[in-house]
Amino acid sequence: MGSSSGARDGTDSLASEPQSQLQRGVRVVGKIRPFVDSEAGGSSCRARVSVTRFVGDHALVAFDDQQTCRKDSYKLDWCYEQDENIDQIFTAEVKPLIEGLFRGHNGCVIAYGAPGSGKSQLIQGSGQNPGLVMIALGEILAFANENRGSVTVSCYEVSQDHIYDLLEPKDQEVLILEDAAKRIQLKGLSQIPVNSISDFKKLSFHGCNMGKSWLKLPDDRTVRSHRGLIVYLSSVDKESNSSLIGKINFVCLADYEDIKQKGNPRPQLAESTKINKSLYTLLNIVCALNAGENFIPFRESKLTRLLQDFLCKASRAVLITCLNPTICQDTLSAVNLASRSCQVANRHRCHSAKVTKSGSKFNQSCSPSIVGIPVRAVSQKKNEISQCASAEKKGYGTPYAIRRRSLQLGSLGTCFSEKQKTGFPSAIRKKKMPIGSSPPNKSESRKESCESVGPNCVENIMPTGGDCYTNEDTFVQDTVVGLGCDEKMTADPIDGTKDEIHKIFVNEDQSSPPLSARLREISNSLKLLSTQTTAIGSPNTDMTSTKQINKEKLDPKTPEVPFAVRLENEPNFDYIGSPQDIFKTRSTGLKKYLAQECLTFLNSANKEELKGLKGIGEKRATYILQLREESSEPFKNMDDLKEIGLSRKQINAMMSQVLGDF
Ligand SMILES: Nc1ncnc2c1ncn2[C@@H]1O[C@H](COP(=O)(O)OP(=O)(O)OP(=O)(O)O)[C@@H](O)[C@H]1O
Repeated sequence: MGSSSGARDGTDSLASEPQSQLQRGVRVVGKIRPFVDSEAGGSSCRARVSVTRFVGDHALVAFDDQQTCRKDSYKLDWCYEQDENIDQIFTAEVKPLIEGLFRGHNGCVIAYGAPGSGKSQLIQGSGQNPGLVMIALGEILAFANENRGSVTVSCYEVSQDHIYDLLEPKDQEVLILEDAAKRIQLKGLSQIPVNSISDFKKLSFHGCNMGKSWLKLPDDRTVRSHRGLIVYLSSVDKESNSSLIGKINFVCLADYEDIKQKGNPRPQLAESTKINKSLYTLLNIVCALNAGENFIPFRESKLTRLLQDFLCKASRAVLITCLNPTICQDTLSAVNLASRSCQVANRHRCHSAKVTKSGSKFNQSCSPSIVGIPVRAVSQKKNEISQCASAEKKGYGTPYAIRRRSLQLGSLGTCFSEKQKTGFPSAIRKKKMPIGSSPPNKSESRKESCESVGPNCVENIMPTGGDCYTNEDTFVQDTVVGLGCDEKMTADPIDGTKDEIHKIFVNEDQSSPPLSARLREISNSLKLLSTQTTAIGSPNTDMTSTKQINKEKLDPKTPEVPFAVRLENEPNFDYIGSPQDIFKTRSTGLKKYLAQECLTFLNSANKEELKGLKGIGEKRATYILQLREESSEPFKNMDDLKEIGLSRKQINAMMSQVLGDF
């Protein structure tokens, strides 16, 4: 196996968009771990990982499984390759945070990834290879010495949603309190003064391997946990002579394990579920921060509450997704989740929103569509989940809704798979795009992305019906290059119809409005569609003739007017027939779409929203949330709803409730 770097940056790899340019949000980058001895035969491995980088914009991490011919690409804000060392990551990602610390700002460095992906190595390092903490601490101590500052450190563990002090362990867990200024105070977490690196090395970390590694658990400990080290810097601002206090948190998250893939025995399954729940919550918050949302649900887990001060607006943070160089489901799932929360995805989303507001009608339809994540069928694990549910009831914690809406619905597609080409609305099917021509300016960066990616990106990127989202870039490119966009659509007599169809099939509001709002929009589109459909083929269409044809449509004796409707690359709408035929066909598509929307809603709504639906009460809503803790998308088709005891009649009632009257 070879980890090939298809870098297109043509420059030093660290020429990524620097942290200093990012005023808020969390930067999400990747780091591919080098091969270890046990992977010595790596070059013959069936899976290949490659990175394609676009300076100042983003990176695409592609996993190419030669055995299954599966290709998946994930977009991140940046990605560091196997041969790039921790010093380089420090310089590009962490140093700007440290500089903020010197000015009294907070910072956060989070390592996240699958088992064995290199998280500990990155944060803590080993032997001759210091990790990010050591390098950062060296700089902070040097600054403190020069500026009459002082440095203290705390070390904590978040296990099963409880926080423990690792430096001065106590019986009681650490409490999270909020002071009058709304700052988080960690009551019970000790702060130990550190004057030098050797002071730090002498610290004893409780419950950690050999008393030295504060990240590695002793072999006899099976419960996984998140661990973090906070470095506090108190200094005096030379100009104002005021005291400054900044802190930086280095967090090593527990391994992300794709529990669907594992035949875990129940205790481990429950533990993994809890860990994943807190990881989802954190990534959801990253996503919300990057999307610029006003409400950030920090309170949803202890981990995110603890990190609130480090992730809030005044702070700067980077999430480093550690990646195994060999393909494994855990790594794919981890990078998939990270990719959905990254800034580049949300930045494009904002761009899309701007286009929607200021651009042509057709541009409104250029937003990406969202497809669900493949998950185990509900039925497969129903019993297991029920058991977990009863365990929860017995006092192991009350299940609560994880707001994964942003992750599942809100972010723009960042993953592409060649394998899965079916089951996706044809309206967003891609066309081959011209390669090579460079965009004139940054504002066309989306166009640039596609053109630069070349065959790997353009031809291989296909929207999926499974675990991947489609990509805004390619779709915009498609429409711009392929259609000539605005002018063509304006001149096209069916432009309104096409526009509406795009609206219907394309999830244009990435912030995922409530289902009722979406359905209202669709029903409006339907009304419009029926009107416009009858107008097609009528060369001198005006209001009178439209009304006339509407009347004729209802009259069975009216002779059919043959006409062709061709919507580019949309087989569903590419036929010749009567308005009735067209309407019928479209209605079928809409029904499917409505069903999909309904499933999406059930896969993402919170408890109160769920209870707002007919047929879903407290118990069923709780059960749905439990299913969602097990799997990110438990409902893949309408039959899955039967698994939660809903009859066809109830499902229909539920859908008509949200659809309302026409
Ligand atoms: N940058 C690196 N250079 C050399 N070896 C590395 C690097 N990163 C990781 N490794 C090696 O990869 C292996 C796994 O790394 P590490 O233990 O840091 O992963 P992890 O994600 O913390 O694992 P886990 O949390 O599952 O214990 C180790 O043998 C480590 O030495």
